[in-house]
Amino acid sequence: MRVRADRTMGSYKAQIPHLLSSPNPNAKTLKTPLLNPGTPSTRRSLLFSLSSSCGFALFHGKLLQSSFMDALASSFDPVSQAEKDASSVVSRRVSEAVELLERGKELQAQGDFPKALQFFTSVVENYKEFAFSDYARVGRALALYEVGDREEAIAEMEDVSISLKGYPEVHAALAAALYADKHAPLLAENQFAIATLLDPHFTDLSYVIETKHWPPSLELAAAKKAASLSARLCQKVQKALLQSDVQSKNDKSPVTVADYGSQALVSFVLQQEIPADFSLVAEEDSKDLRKDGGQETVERITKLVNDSITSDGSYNVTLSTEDVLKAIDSGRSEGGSQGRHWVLDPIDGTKGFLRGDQYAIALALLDGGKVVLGVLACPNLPLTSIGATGQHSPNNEVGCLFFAEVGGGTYMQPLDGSSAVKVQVTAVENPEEASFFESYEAAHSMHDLSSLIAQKLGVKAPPVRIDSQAKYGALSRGDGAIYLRFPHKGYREKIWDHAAGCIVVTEAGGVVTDAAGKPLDFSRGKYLDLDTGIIVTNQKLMPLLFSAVRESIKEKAASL
Ligand SMILES: Nc1ncnc2c1ncn2[C@@H]1O[C@H](COP(=O)(O)OS(=O)(=O)O)[C@@H](OP(=O)(O)O)[C@H]1O
Ligand SMILES: [Mg+2]
Repeated sequence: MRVRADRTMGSYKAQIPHLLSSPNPNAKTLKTPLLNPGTPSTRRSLLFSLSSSCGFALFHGKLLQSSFMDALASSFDPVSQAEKDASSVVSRRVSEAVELLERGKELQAQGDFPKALQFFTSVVENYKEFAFSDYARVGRALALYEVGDREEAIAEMEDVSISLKGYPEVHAALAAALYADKHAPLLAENQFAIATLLDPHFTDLSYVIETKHWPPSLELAAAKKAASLSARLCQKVQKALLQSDVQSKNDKSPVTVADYGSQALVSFVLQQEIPADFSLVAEEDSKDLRKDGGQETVERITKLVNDSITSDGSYNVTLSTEDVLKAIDSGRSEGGSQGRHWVLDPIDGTKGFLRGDQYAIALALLDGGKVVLGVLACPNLPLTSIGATGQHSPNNEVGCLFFAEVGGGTYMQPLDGSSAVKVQVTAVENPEEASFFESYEAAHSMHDLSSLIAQKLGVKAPPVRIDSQAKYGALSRGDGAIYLRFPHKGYREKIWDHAAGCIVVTEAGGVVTDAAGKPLDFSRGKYLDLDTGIIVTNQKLMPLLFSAVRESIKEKAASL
């Protein structure tokens, strides 16, 4: 198990890969007959394997036209009509099953494991006669693992590893599951040895991560679950927002029971799903809640969190008020350049939340100071483009979940759990056609400086002002081309206000830098420590934007 010793077996909890990416060319040839043993292998399977679109055939060394072949076939056809009909039924069923299998693979690659599970299960249950239904069992086993049905997943993997000999991914997945869930390192070692024997690529860690997307999927599934549940909690609170929900922090910014509830819930879900080496850097702590008079609020938060846990149904626990306070306080980590740390803004854009506008639950994972995964739940963001004005038609459905893993692209999924789609930043190259986002609150970003930059670039559209990292999400799917953020002097940017948004945009093909052109550095603890601002756009526009920013900053400084 040398390969994973430094990452998966140490600080990493071993995880299960998206195993159903293309079969490995170096792996041994797999069981090839299309029909499962036991299925009558008659001329029907032979007929099935012949391509009906084949236009030419070799006859006595010469190519014969298909029309001649057809005539020849119709006069000497030894195959009865009944056999032909049976063959076309098989052919149709194979296409159906392959389509379902492909869809399952796609959904699995997108991290939509519950849906992937449905597709794989349908192939396993309804197409047993085909040998390739065994491959659907592999997908099913992995999806089961990802949705948390781990006992059954491992039983299925063990079964498939015997019936589907020569498939290295199954052995590798089983190794990870045996290690992480059964705490059986020796058995895990054996399974991993089989995987590497079948496919030596498995000894190469970068191949395992980049080609087999192993191991990050488990973290992504956990992060999506945590953010989606918190989004639901926040939506509930926003609907019934009462003045008494609003408290005051030392900095006078409003904090709601939803902020605390969201932080407690994310912290709880992550610790349940990925307990090993848990570290969380998050915005809130329980200091104010523990003060005199805080008890009633803590009880309301605890009820909210317990209601969310119950409605999800995966965890059979009820948290006490002390559990909730502890969950909130587990976000006190300082982050840094070593190890892995979750980074959370439980409600980014609190002011937007209180106004009934945009806000986001922003969750990211740092590994060695770099963002490797990000999830942005934006409960009020329309599913379709918010366009140049920030407006959308009132009938538009809202609630978006953006997610990205390093090297894996960015996806957007409705918060109701329907299928995800891959998103890309806009390809606009002409700044005149670009629109730009900035903070809603003038106190958070210098609107006059953005306006000067836009003028220099020739941007025609007015600024789109929305709260929170919903700006990064909207930009990642091409709603606008530029995001400008210039806090007033003295403000220190926090990592939780940018980590998730940053990877969501960069994985969608965008660029995020400070106004000096340097990438954001998430390795220094809670603060980003930049004094210049943050600029975001696509690769093509960045050079133009960068010079407009430099010139505008100089001009503004000179005019003071
Ligand atoms: N003075 C100042 N300058 C710059 N930024 C500040 C400032 N004060 C707060 N914040 C942070 O801004 C977060 C809100 O994000 P946005 O600025 O994008 O949203 S908004 O349009 O201002 O609502 C907001 O996030 P939340 O506190 O989570 O709401 C803050 O982290
Ligand atoms: Mg914030």
